[in-house]
Amino acid sequence: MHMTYTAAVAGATGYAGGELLRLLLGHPDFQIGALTAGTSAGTRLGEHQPHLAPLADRVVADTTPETLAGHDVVFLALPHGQSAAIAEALGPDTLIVDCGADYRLADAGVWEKFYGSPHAGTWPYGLPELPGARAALTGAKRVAVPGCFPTVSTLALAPAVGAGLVEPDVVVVAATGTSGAGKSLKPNLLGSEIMGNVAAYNIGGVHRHSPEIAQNLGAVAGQAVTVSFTPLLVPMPRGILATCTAKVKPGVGEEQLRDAYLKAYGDEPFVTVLPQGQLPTTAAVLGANTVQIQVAFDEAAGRAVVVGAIDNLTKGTAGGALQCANLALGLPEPAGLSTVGIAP
Ligand SMILES: NC(=O)C1=CN([C@@H]2O[C@H](COP(=O)(O)OP(=O)(O)OC[C@H]3O[C@@H](n4cnc5c(N)ncnc54)[C@H](OP(=O)(O)O)[C@@H]3O)[C@@H](O)[C@H]2O)C=CC1
Ligand SMILES: CC(=O)N[C@@H](CCC(=O)OP(=O)(O)O)C(=O)O
Repeated sequence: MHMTYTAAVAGATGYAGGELLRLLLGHPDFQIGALTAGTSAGTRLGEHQPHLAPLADRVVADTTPETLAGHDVVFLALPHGQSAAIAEALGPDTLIVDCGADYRLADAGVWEKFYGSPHAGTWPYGLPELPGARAALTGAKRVAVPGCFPTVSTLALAPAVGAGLVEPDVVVVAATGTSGAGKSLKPNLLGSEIMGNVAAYNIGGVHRHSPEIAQNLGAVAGQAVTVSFTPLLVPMPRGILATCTAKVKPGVGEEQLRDAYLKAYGDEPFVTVLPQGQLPTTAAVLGANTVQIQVAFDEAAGRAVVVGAIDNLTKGTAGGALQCANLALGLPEPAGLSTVGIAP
């Protein structure tokens, strides 16, 4: 008999919630239950997510344990800091997949330094492509979905770092579309500020995703990895293009690097190491749960150069969340997830 799971989405009016719902509408094993938000409660979802026609007339509820109770899966797409109270109230038997940051970091001191609030705890980290992650996610009842920059940066660097081909000291410069910042209006995201402009932000190692990337790569390397991360804001709604580099160890060249990537990702449904000469683009992964990767060796600089592209809302948030929910529930990992982008 075909089993259908009920899924609630908290933060249904936001960007991450909207992408979750788009994907859930195409998933064969989920029925969409409660849709909740904050100040939008009481309004129709169609006012906030005009692209989700089948749900247009659904009324958004308040985000409370009562409205979220009784579902098999609760996806949280809320601002940071709200997950703990909900998780406690829902109890241990509900699968909770948190798109926010609350449970991503293992080190409470690092959390407090970067987020300025008490550490809620640590849940299984939702990046199935990392060594050992699938086992931890299979049957899990709690999942911390990675940040969007950490998803692409970690996957771009993990094979080189994990195989010990590069020094444990990496540089990531990543351009992101504006939807990464969420729907709320911010001065640097006003149309006239963002159009026709590219700007760096959070420079100097202060971005909250720096320690998350370092945590992931440190686990892969089995030693501390230093990460210098600089984000750039570019005038497009979605997508991240990350350029990641690290000095190679003596004797390492293009062939070894490429082999490590093909070995790590050859069987991965959602990570594509592109043929030589082809470069990742954000357009090619738009709406897809795909990470595109290209790796090269800069001989003069002695550095591995890895370029990765994702859609921040798909593999970078909602697609990654659904991939983990599939694993947690014992469904086929790729169910409801596409590798087909939208181009041009
Ligand atoms: N955008 C991205 O690329 C990524 C986002 N994430 C994470 O996903 C989460 C959601 O982000 P995003 O969708 O971008 O944010 P948005 O600002 O677009 O949406 C936030 C959602 O949360 C709701 N909300 C806000 N405050 C409250 C509250 N006090 N109580 C209940 N609901 C509330 C909003 O409802 P209302 O309409 O009522 O305001 C809205 O539905 C964040 O934790 C973010 O860090 C993770 C990775 C990438
Ligand atoms: C453009 C933009 O502002 N992007 C966000 C991406 C963060 C994100 O969405 O991830 P979290 O879940 O960790 O908040 C930023 O740089 O903070």
